[in-house]
Order: sequence, then C-alpha cells, then structure tokens
Amino acid sequence: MDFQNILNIIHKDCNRIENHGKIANYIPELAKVDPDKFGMFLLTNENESYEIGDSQEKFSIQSISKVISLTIAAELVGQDLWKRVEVEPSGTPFNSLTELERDKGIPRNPFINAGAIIIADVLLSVLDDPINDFLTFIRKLAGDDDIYYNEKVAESEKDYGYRNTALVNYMKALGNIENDIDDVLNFYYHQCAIEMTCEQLARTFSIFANAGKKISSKKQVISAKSVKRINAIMQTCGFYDEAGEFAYRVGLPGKSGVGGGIVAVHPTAYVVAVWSPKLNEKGNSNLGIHALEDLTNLSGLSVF
Ligand SMILES: NC(=O)CC[C@H](N)C(=O)O
Repeated sequence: MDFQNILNIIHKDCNRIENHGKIANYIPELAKVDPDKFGMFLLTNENESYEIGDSQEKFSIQSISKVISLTIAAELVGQDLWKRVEVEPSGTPFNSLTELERDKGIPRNPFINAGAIIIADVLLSVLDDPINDFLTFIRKLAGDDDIYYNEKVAESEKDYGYRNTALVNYMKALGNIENDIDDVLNFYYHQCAIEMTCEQLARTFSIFANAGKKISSKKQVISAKSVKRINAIMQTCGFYDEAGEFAYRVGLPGKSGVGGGIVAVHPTAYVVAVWSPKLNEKGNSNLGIHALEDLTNLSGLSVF
C-alpha cells in the first residue's frame, strides 16, 4: 500500500476544502493555537511510518487522554470498574449534565467527561503518585520521554471548568466519587493538558492496532482481550454524539479531543493520528474526520 501517496493526496484535498469549523475557546489557552495547523502520522504494524504537514508539532491531546486513563484503570481494577461507569454510547454532548441526572450519577461511558472524571477518581485511589505515574505510563507507551503537561492549559481549564465542577459535584452527591473533588479535577485537567505530536500519539496508540503489543518493540503491554474491549468502546463512544457518523464515514475505532486531535486504529493493520484545531459543532476536528474518511476510502482499509 502506497500510504505516502495517499497521505499526499489527503493533504492536497484538505488544503482545498473550506473549513467551517471553530477552534475550542471555552478553554482560553486553547484558543491561542494557530487554527490552520494540519498534521498526520500513520504507523503500520510492519513499523513503517508516513507523515504530512505539522505531524511533529505538539498539541493538547485533551480527551484523547481518556483512552489511556481507561487502559490503566482497566488493568488495575478489572471488572469492578464497570460498577461505576457504563459502556453505552451517549446521545448527548461530551459535557452533558442532563444525561448524568437521568442515569443517576453512573456515566454512560468512560469517554464522556463525567465518565472520564470517574476514571480519574479511580486512578487517584489506586496510583501512588497519579500525576507522575500517568505521565510515566504515557512516555513508556510512546517510547519517548519528551512528553509533558502544559500547566498553563491545565490552569486555564481549572479557571473555567464550571461544567466539569457541576458534573463531579453531582456524582459526589450520589456517592460515585471517592476522593476530594478538587483533587479529582486537578488530576483530570492535567491528563487532558498533556501535549504530544501526531507521531507520539500514533506510537502511544500502536498497542490498539497490534493486539496489545507495541509495534516498535513487539512488547506485550496489555492483553489482546483488553484491546478488543477498549477498541469497541472507542468505536461506539469515541466521538460522543457523533460516534455513528464517524463509524459511517471513517469506519475505524478512534478518539478525538477538543485540541483538534484524533487517533484512529485499524485493529490489525495501522494506527493514525491527525491534528487540525478547528472543530465541528460536536466538538470533533472537522478536517481531521475529513482526512480519515479520505484515508479509509483511498486505502480500502477500514473495519467494515
Ligand atoms: N472533548 C474534550 O476533549 C473535552 C476535554 C476537556 N478537558 C473538557 O473537560 O472539557
């Protein structure tokens, strides 16, 4: 497969179309990013890589971090995790309050904000030094120590995180949060504020394309069974109330973040990360989805 040629075609196509998306500005620090950035990095299971545009520039991974926190929690806690959060798609936006009330404080899935806050609470209870341990785990997956928290982004989100504060308070009131709410939010805002390049993200997520083994070292990091489950949750919940549309247009499990990043995996062939900061009305990268749709159409490689 001539992936480089395909990426070059995608790059040209993405330069041509008019992008009506809007950069996330509810976290003021994110609104400072150049909206026209565009990068993509693809890594095959044969450890061959291809890239275009700003693929080596760091950006805020935001909700993409929720997949990594779930991975750690699932390994450490096992089945009991699912008493506190479900695995059903949400039909509402990622920061919805109404759905949480209907669901009696048990979030629909670990990728909406309420569910990720539950996972953050779990990690706070089971890790010795959550903020450091989380970063160490990501660096290990990426095979790269040049990955850091952006404290300004974490601080900016804390200053304006009214909705997340409402979610965590509501869940605390219903007995589904164990730790102090400020500590839970502080950890959650840090995990979201990690900055990575498209290459680092693709390498981090390579375990999900390769039955739990890192593509570069072939080391087994998590079980193939966990990968099957987490990929299923990415497929059904990775794009909030746009998960169906993403499955229809792209046809890969994946996860987006309001920093404009998307990671998607073909469970037996490749992992791809794309970054374009302007978001559609569902909070997912507008051009990112377009690029991934081109990729699966041109390569013929989706899960469907
Ligand atoms: N969809 C996202 O990337 C949202 C993450 C963001 N940190 C928030 O809590 O709102």
